Amino acid sequence: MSLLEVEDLAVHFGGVKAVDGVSFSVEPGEVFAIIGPNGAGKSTIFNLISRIYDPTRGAIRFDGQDLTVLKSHDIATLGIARTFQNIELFDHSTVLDNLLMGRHTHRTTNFVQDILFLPRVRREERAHRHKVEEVIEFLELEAYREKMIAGLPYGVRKVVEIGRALALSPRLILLDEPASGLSVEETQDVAFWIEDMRRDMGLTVLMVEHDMSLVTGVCDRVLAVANGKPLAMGTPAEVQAHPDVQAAYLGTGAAA
Ligand SMILES: Nc1ncnc2c1ncn2[C@@H]1O[C@H](COP(=O)(O)OP(=O)(O)OP(=O)(O)O)[C@@H](O)[C@H]1O
Repeated sequence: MSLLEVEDLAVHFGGVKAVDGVSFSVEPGEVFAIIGPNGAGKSTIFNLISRIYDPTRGAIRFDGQDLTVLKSHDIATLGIARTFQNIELFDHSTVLDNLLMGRHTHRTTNFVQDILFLPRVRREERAHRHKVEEVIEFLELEAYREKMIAGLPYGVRKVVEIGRALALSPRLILLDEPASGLSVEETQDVAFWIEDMRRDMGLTVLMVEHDMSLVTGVCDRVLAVANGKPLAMGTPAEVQAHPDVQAAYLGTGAAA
């Protein structure tokens, strides 16, 4: 069974058909990308999956479960984590604290237990810190552990955002333009981490990305969209060579 199934998904904002009849499925362990020109509806698809928007029509299933009846915080509990195009971190907290906040859906203790710092709270706290330390090591963030987000270079903040999503121990990670604003070397690191997420963590990855070197390098399959509608789906090479995709990008050069 596919891990994520999206069927005839649509959302209309007044007269704007931001997403209009999009279907795709993502298999367990797959790295899948959605590409398309600016305004194509890519981030809106992410916002529909993470339940920020209600679809006008269509189905979204994760591991067979209907997501459209759930609230946005239930999505994280089910094992779906995401990053945002405009990094959303707590600027005046440290890297460590931001990653620990990523663990919030796994907290089982209540406020009173926390105040009393009962043995169960201490045990749980140790487990959360252990997971976060794993993420810090995985993303090579050791040097930044105690640094405030606000003072960090853009590239490092982007990595911390991936870390916060990984700290949730998800099964599916949604990466919204992980390479945007990064140097060639930083993009190369992101490619290695995506490979490792799949291989070492058994993660399934769905990403929106403009950088075709990253898409071609790490993705098994790609869906191209334009004006909210699906254009082509297949391997990165098949999709890039598709005449409708080339026409949609004409003038932008982005998929060439
Ligand atoms: N909340 C909203 N209300 C009204 N229109 C919206 C809303 N969200 C998105 N749209 C519109 O839907 C269309 C798709 O936007 P979306 O941000 O999904 O595109 P995108 O493919 O992610 O673009 P980019 O690559 O520039 O990030 C755009 O025309 C946008 O203006």
